[in-house]
Amino acid sequence: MKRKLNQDDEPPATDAAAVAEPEKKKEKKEKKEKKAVEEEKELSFAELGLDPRLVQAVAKLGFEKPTLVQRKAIPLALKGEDVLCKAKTGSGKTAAYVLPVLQGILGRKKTDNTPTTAGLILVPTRELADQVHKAIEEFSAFCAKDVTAAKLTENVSDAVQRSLLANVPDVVVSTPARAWKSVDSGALSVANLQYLVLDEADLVLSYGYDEDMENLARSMPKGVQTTMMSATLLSAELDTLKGIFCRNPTLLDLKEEFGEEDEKLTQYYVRTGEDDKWLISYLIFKLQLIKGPCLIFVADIDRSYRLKLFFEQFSIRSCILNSELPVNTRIKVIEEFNKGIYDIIIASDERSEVFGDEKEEETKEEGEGEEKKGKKKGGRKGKRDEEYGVSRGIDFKNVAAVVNFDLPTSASSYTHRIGRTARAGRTGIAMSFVVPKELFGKHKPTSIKSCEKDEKVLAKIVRAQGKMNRKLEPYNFSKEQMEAFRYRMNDALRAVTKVAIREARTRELRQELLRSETLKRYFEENPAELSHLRHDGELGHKARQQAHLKHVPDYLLPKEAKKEITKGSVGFVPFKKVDKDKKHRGKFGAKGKGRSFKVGGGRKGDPLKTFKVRRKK
Ligand SMILES: Nc1ncnc2c1ncn2[C@@H]1O[C@H](COP(=O)(O)OP(=O)(O)OP(=O)(O)O)[C@@H](O)[C@H]1O
Repeated sequence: MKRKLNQDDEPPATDAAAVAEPEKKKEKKEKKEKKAVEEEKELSFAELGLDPRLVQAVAKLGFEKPTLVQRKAIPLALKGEDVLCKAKTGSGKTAAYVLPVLQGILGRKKTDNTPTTAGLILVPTRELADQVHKAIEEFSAFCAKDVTAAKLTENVSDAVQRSLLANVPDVVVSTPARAWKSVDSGALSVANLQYLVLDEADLVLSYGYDEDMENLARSMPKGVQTTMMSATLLSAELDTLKGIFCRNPTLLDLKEEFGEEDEKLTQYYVRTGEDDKWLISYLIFKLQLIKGPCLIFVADIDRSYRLKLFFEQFSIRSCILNSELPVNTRIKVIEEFNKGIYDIIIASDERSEVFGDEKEEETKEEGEGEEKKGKKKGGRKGKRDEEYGVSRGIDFKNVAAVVNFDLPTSASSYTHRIGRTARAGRTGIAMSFVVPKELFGKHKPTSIKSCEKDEKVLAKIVRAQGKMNRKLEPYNFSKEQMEAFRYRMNDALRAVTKVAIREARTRELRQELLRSETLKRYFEENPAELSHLRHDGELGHKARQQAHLKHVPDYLLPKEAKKEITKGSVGFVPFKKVDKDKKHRGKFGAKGKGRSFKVGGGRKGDPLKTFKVRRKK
């Protein structure tokens, strides 16, 4: 009995040891895992197993180390696995899928030089096709004779496209519709395809390309290695895509790693009346409270012209991007913005316009599981470009801020819009105007239907961002200080009439026609038409120009802002603290240069603060 008792007494010691042992093991395992993660973070492009020529090319582009998605996706793709990857916007997905495709082609060419199209990259928009094609050229700069690429989305005739394909490019970049058209006509052969990539995979489906995709899938040989990328893949879309293309894909959901670089993106929302949006925008851009390249999103094309003309009243320069403009113009606008020629792009993100309500998408985001109905081509509005998209995939360089002048109608659209800033580890801000329910419809001239549910959409956005460890903070402008500028805003708004907007819209299109290479010959043969087009609308109704609005009189400037402007550090928005020396320099040392897109800085000189910015606790 005693012995038994002793035995009973002893167990605590044994228990403690038994508990300590797995604890230790767990600790050891965690340490090991942490070490592996740290080591993985230090991997170089060469260590991922890439061809030296590709490593040389990324080095030339200034990529020092692979990003998370590149570290994870490239080795899997090189092993020949299908990959389904969800990673945040601006995280470097393009290189993650292009480099393995190029590597595969280089590998094959060592033993087999038969001309064949081995890689097909499908993207939802022409702008994106252009960008991906450029990326391929850059990544293959040191093996250009071994890799040829063609894009099929240019505004060129079928004949030109046929001749492009007759050269049997190694890689083809295309929208699904164009790709299928070329396969169907026999111009493109996918019989020997080895690599298929779907970029912005969910959008590829929701743009109504599913039929084209199914057709393409049927024409391809079995066993094509498939990579799918997006920042917002939803489960139903994943299932559809898996069903169409993948054998047994490895799912890389890199969302848990969100937050690693997220403090670099600061998100604000401003509750504002419909007319105050215009007032605040005028203040922000005239006083250059946000400095650096900026993207402003509005709900529709008319509104983008309205805002542009409104800004012109104050001599604030901006340019327009929308689906109505010819694709070459759109590409030019993006290029010029990236070169620093424009600082403000006003984009109308017309996905909802083109396809109707985004409600289905919203429902799915809420996890209610409603199947998305296929949006067939017949359902699209004809006039505009179906292969257009601003908020998706386009790599606008160094965007300091994204302003949602009109809130998008879905949380996923918000994610993609704000993904145009704070890319590749840079800083950026997103500022969104939200019209509270009680203020909706209160200022008829500036009211717009899409903002009726702003508050509901905001709640969804907050939830969706929360899942990515991100948060939006409220930002309030001082009413009192804004009032001094109100009459100027009203003056400007009055000058921008509906007729002036229509005139601006047609003027822009007319200019494009005049510049059109395709019509050059026609105009040479019909000079009278050219003259008509040139002078048509010359006496039209341009927005009335009001000289007194071009400058902000001294007496209107708040003391601090006045100081900022005279200092030559105009309107810097130092939302974050940095040391004093860096205060007026761009992150990349752009002292004195116009494009200091650093948006971090000390609070002290914050001109927004001088407008008595109040952040709710
Ligand atoms: N390893 C790297 N080091 C430095 N910069 C990089 C690296 N990889 C990509 N970049 C740069 O980061 C930017 C964003 O890359 P990319 O366009 O591929 O992002 P993305 O994930 O496809 O974004 P989106 O979801 O918006 O399409 C580009 O300017 C690219 O040149």
